[in-house]
Amino acid sequence: MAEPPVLIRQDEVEDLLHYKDLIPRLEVALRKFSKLDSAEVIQPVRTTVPLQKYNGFLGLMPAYLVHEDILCTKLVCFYKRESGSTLPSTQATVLLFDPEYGNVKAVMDGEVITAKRTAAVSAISAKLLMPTKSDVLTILGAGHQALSHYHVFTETFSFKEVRVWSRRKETAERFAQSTQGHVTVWESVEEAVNGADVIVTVTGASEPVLFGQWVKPGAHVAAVGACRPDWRELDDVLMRQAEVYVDSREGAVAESGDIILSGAKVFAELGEVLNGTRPALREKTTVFKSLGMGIQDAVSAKLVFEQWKNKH
Ligand SMILES: NC(=O)C1=CN([C@@H]2O[C@H](COP(=O)(O)OP(=O)(O)OC[C@H]3O[C@@H](n4cnc5c(N)ncnc54)[C@H](O)[C@@H]3O)[C@@H](O)[C@H]2O)C=CC1
Ligand SMILES: O=C([O-])C1=[NH+]CCC1
Repeated sequence: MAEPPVLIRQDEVEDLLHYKDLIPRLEVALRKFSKLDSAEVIQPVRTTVPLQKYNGFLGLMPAYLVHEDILCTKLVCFYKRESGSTLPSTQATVLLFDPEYGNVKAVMDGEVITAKRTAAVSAISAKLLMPTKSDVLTILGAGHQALSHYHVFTETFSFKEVRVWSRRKETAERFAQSTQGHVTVWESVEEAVNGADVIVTVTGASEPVLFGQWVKPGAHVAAVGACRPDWRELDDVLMRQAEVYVDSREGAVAESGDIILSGAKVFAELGEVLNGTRPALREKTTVFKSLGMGIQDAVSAKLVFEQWKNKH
């Protein structure tokens, strides 16, 4: 009989999962996913179950990486919350399986995995697509993803200025106080993004908050929120003037309101850029539309489990 699964708590995942280990593994997984022969990576577009009564969704995100023999699924609930709500907007659990026997080896917190792997993939997009000289980073939104993006972007790059905007100024102020480095708080999106080289959108918005007319030509936008076909963070002008990169084309055309409703064309997957089969148009205005992928959770879970076993 198989051993019962181990339970890995949120604080343990926080201690075990580091960007320096995670980023190279995510790059390998994205490369494999975007190879034309994708038998190595099996990842259906996530299944979403609407929770209409609660303005949310349950997402099921299975993935199997054949060569690494990683079988995993994340179960994630995400919600559209009213301003001032104290309820969480994302809750997640990750299950790591033994692919041969079929049992669950580990049940682990999925919130830290979601926060860190999403931010790490945005950092990969910025490494490939942001202007060579990037001094100003603006973060729109001040929640969990804002913080993980702040950490990985400031660890990985050397911005001279970091700005934050949130729909409630107090939240942006709290965010700025919680960070180690200096972050300036802005009251309007237009001012916050004026002259920014890199803009990260990590809001719960379902209508555009970032408009193309405000974005400096050549800037890079990592767009992380708006993960439903009828939700938006970016307006049509920005979507049509930018070269649009995605994590998964299949996911993007099924789930991204910014892409579907603007009619913007997807230029490339990040994995295609990493593989050298599509160019990184760094000199142009670029949008990386992130939706999140099961393979990103799978490589993160494997990493957490390996580190956990080393300690036990
Ligand atoms: N692409 C991906 O892989 C992932 C995307 N997400 C998405 O990222 C976004 C942020 O997630 P978290 O930081 O975990 O959420 P959070 O609830 O911790 O923070 C959300 C932030 O957005 C702001 N906000 C909420 N509604 C807004 C609106 N209508 N207009 C402007 N600002 C608004 C909030 O004030 C807060 O600052 C969500 O849309 C979530 O669904 C989350 C996980 C993974
Ligand atoms: O990939 C992910 O975990 C999510 N994408 C949108 C909400 C949660």
